[in-house]
Formats: sequence, C-alpha cells, structure tokens
Amino acid sequence: MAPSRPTKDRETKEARVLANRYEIVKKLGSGNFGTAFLCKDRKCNNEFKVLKEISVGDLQPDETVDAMHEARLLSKLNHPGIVKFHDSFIDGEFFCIVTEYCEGGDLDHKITDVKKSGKSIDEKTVLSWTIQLLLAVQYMHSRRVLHRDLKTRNIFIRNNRMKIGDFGISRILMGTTDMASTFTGTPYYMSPEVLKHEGYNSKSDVWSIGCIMFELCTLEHAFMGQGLMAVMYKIVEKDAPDLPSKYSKNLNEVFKNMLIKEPEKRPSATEVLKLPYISQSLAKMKDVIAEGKQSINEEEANREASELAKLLREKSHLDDLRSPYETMEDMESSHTLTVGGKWGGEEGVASGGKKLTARERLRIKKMQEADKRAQDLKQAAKVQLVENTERREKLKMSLEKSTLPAWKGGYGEGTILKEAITVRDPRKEKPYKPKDYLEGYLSSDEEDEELKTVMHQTVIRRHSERTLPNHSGTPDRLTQSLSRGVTPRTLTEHTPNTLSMTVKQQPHHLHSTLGGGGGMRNLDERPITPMKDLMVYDREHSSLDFKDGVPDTADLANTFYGQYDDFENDEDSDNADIVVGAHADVEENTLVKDDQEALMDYLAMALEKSSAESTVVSDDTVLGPFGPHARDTKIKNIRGECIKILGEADFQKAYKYLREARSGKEGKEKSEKEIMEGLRKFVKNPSDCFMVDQLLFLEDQAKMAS
Ligand SMILES: Nc1ncnc2c1ncn2[C@@H]1O[C@H](COP(=O)(O)OP(=O)(O)OP(=O)(O)O)[C@@H](O)[C@H]1O
Repeated sequence: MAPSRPTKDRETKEARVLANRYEIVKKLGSGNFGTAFLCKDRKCNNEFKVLKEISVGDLQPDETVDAMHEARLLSKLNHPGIVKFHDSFIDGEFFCIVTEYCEGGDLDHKITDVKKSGKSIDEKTVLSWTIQLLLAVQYMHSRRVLHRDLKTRNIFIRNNRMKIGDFGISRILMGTTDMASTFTGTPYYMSPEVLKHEGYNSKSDVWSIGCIMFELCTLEHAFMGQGLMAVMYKIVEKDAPDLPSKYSKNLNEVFKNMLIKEPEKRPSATEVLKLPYISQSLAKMKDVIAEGKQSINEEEANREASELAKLLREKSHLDDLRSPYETMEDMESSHTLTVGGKWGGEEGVASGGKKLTARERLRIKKMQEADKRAQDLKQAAKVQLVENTERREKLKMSLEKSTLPAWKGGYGEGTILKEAITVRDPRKEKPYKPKDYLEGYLSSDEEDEELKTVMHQTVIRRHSERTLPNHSGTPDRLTQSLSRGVTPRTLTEHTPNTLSMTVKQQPHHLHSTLGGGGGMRNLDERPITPMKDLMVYDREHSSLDFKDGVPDTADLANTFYGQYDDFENDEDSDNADIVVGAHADVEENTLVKDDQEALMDYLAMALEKSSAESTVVSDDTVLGPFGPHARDTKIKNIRGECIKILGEADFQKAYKYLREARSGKEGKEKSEKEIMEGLRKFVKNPSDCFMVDQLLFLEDQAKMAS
C-alpha cells in the first residue's frame, strides 16, 4: 500500500491533486465517515465535483475489491434525482469517492436556514420536493437498490432540485448490514421494522421519505424524544403526528400513508406516486416528469437492472439462491420472481404464478437434491445409531472387563474402548471430535447428542470413502479442490476482517442490494437445506463469513460456488432470463448431487477447522469490511460533531455526566427524564446531547470488542 500523507496535511489549503485529475479546491465538511472536498476535475473541463476521503486504514486486498465493487454498482445509477457517482479509487490509506457537486448544499442545512429565518416551506414546494424524492426512490427501487440511510443530510440541492446522495456509502463502509443504517448518526428516519430488527426493505426507504416530508412542513423531526431510546420508542409505538393545519388534508393523508407502521400495509414509492393528490400534482410538474420519465422507462430499467445484477454477480448469488423464496411484490422489473414462500405448484412455476427461469429451476433442483441428501444422511445416521447402541452395550461390558485385572477375567487397559470410539480423518491422521454442527438437520425433538455424533461420523465416513487413496473412479470435486490447494484453511483465511459479521444481522439485509423488495417471507416455511443449515451453525459458532446461510464476500462465494461454475460457467448463465433446455437441466443435476455432497463434506471440514481455531465472535465484525478502523474514525468524527454542537467545555461535562448516568454508577438506574433534568445543569438544550449518547454507545461497543 502506498504511503499516505498525514490526515492534517490533507486538509490544508495547499492545492493537491488526486488520481492525477481531481484538484482539491476547499473542504466542504466532515461527516461520520470522512471529509468532503470540493474539487475540480482537470480531465473534465474543470467541472466542480465532490471528493470524499474516507480513512480506511490497512485494507486487505479483497476488502478493497469489495468496496470498489460496491462503488462501481453505485456509478451505474443514473437519475436526475440522484447525486451522480463518478469515480472511486484508493489513495494511500484513503478510499476516495467522487460525486456530482450540488451547489445548494444539503437539505439539513436548508431546513436550518429556513428555521433561522423564521419562515416555512409552502405546500407547493413540499409537494414538489417530495415528488422528486419519490421519483428518485422509485427509480432506484426499480433497479433493486435500496438507499437504507435516507435523511435530510443525505439529500442535496442543485438548481433547486432535490438529489439523493451518499448512496450506499454507509454500506460500503459498514458492510451491508442493518446496523449500517442503525447508527450512522441518527435514528430519526429509521422505520419501526428496522428498529425492531425485522429487516430493511424498500418500504423502509418510503418511511424515511415520509419523515423527511414531515420535516419540510414543520422543520422538526416527526418523532422527537429526549435520548435515543425515547425516539426509538416513539417510532415503534406512537402514531405519527399530523402535519400542521396550514397544510392540506390531502397532503396530510399522503404523509400518513408513508408512515404506516407495518411495511406490508405501507405503500411503495410507486403506489404513493399513484395516490390521487400526488398524481394530480404530477400532471402539473411536467418538467420534473419529463426528466424522470426517461429514467422510469421500463425497458431501460430492466436493462440497467441486469447491468447492475451483472456487476454484483458475486454478491447476487445470495439473491439467486434466495429469490425463489422471496416475495418481492414491490419490485416491478419483469424478471422479478414472485413466489409465495413454499415450493409447490407446477414444475417450473412458482406458487406466485410466474414462470421460473431455467437458472432458478436449476437452483431449486439443487436445493431439493440437497434436502434429499440431508434426509438420506439422517436416515443412515438413524440406522447407525441403532447399531451403535448395541455396540455401546458391548463396549460397556468391555470397559467393565478392561478395568478388571486380567486375573479377574478383565483385559487390562481400556484400549478396546479407545479404538472403538475414535474416528480418524484419513488426511490429518488426527481424531475428529464429534461436533454438533449437524444440528440443523434435526428437529427439536430429535436433538439427541448421539444422533448428531453419528451423523457427523457418517459424513466423515462417506467423505473418507471418496478421498481414500486408490479409490476407484475419477476424483471428486472436493479432492480436486484440495489438490488445487483450496483447503478449509484457505476458506477461513479468506475473510480475516469480516468474521461472523452476520451475528447481529437480519435476514433481509441479504437482498437489500439487488432484490430487497417488500414483503417478508416466512423463513420457517422453507425446506431445510444442508448447506444452509451448516452455515447457520457456522454463523453462530465459527469464524466463516456467511450471511444467513450463504457465503458473503465475493471471494468466499467464488470459492464455494466456483465448484458449480464448473458446470454452470456458460456465459448465458449470467443472465437469469436465458432459457436453458430441459436436457441441459438433467445433465447438470446429475452433477449437482455429487457436488452438493462434496460441498457438504467440504463445509464439515471447514467448520471443524474454523471452530477449533476461532470461536470468538468479535463485535468488530458488525462494522463490516473496514472493521475497527472505521469505527474509530466514526467515534472520532462523532466526538468532533458533539464538540461542534456543544462546545468543548459543555461537551466534556455532558459526556462525563452521561457516561455515569448511563452506567448507573450512582447506585440506581435513572429514568430518561431524570437524566435529561440532570443534563440541563450543563447544557441549555439536553436534546443537543443526543449524539453524545451515540458516542457512548460506540465507545462501549469498541470496549467490548477489545
Ligand atoms: N455532493 C455534494 N454536494 C455539495 N455538498 C456536499 C456534497 N456531499 C457532501 N457535501 C457537504 O459536505 C459536508 C460533509 O458531508 P458528508 O456527507 O461527508 O457528511 P455529513 O453528510 O455531514 O454526515 P454523514 O456522515 O452523516 O453523511 C456536508 O456539509 C455536506 O453538505
């Protein structure tokens, strides 16, 4: 990694040029993740752009790839209501993002200015801005991208037009987690489902737009409270307030719709745009529509969606695997699959009625094969269990005998027992310890330790049969992988900084990137898949980087799915809509079974290894690819922000007071009201200390992680 200039130098006025083209003009400000500069693009007519520098510390090469990948995805979004993402690159220890410059600044500043001037924003403007935001959100949802962090600070103004910005920056920096949007600075715009950890979906973005709309009308947050908990409680429990009476009932109705608590009842962006009051206004906003229309063209949307999908191929395998289970009622793209959550109906037709593509059918078959394999294994294990019970009885007797001295008719040392219960790994020549990672196959009433052990041994035995030297027939994929040097160790080494980052995540973050449509499916209705369940085990017990049952990082996914790629790597398979002939399906599925078997064993080994080596799950990992370094930067920035709001002296007092109050050091825990009263001694407005609370939260997390 190239040596980088110290951060301080980077903020001086002295002109510096990055990537040989971006000349820094001035600092615009600092946020949670880094510093934004106004720059001139020397290679583009000196056009003004914004360059964001984010300190990411010592990035691992594959983490860099991850961030670049995400950035490339964002650069594909093209809509007048979205801040254009131009470029991204690494400069020393900084990840740099170059975006369109919006001379009007952000909406947060705008609202503050209006408030200071004692004015308000009229209905026509509120309506026009809200519609612009909805059009932009509709566009990105049609490309299957969620923003996840919509707030007034992320909305910019250019030529009096609204533009959504900071797209996915938190995601790039914090991983694709719900946590990413949980503590990026404010919970004011977070939906009840996100706060309840029920997953982020496209309706959560609509909720945030509703909150922004309220703020445009009142210059205040829709849900206010003293302290983080109070705000969160109100969002989840309390009805949204009405808009002030000077705004029309119609506008209020639109707002109330966007703030319906249940995401499934809340309208999508498209549905809000179809509400009578909005659609009438839309007709009057011809200019906005003309611009927006180009981008809502369905054909183009589909083409761009598939481009985005291609870009995220490594990540989209998550959605590919999950898509047949998903209900993406909100997505309008023609190849979006709608399935009711269970397998069923005609072959090749999802229960939602739409035809499955060949690729989807293939995946379903793979999963069904995997399920069958799990059932077989379970059956075999049961048989083995009966045998073992008998054997155990005999062993017991042997043991009794072995402890008896020979002169009493015994065998001396318990060698027979030792031999009988030790299972050996033929490659490592080291005894396997029975593991409980097959838990996923067993229903709760079958959680018999012994059955699990036997299943484990059955897997090992089957695997040994295939990997023993002189085994007849061609080497299986596992053996091939091993001979290529892809070992379980390689797998665990692949993702050093993202270990178990899923522990606190919700299922829905998985399809946030490409398939995050509304409507949640019932995961419990899904048939068990061995791969999935092994990984679920892994998520809880080991260090492999799987999210909700699928490898998360591109590299890891490639390692796993690379095996499938051996037979799936025809170029067409990139495109979910390509129809593969029935014959091809049959042939492929013959391979799938072996492959799945190898994969299972492969996972079993990886788990054995990884759980032995690293069972500690670090909270660091919740922060995603940039790990503790990003958190440290964030802590530093939030602290800076607090000082900016409160002033150094008041901040120190408030910080000290809150730290003690929150830790309950004074004997008994204080109520939120008492804490706020106490704060009043140090600061004029206790709600200004909101960020101090967040600082404490992050610091506690850091402490716990270390
Ligand atoms: N595209 C842009 N055009 C104009 N100003 C911008 C642009 N992007 C950022 N800024 C300004 O730069 C400053 C820093 O922005 P940045 O996005 O880094 O942090 P933030 O929005 O204040 O906080 P957060 O980290 O929560 O997003 C802000 O004042 C913001 O208005």
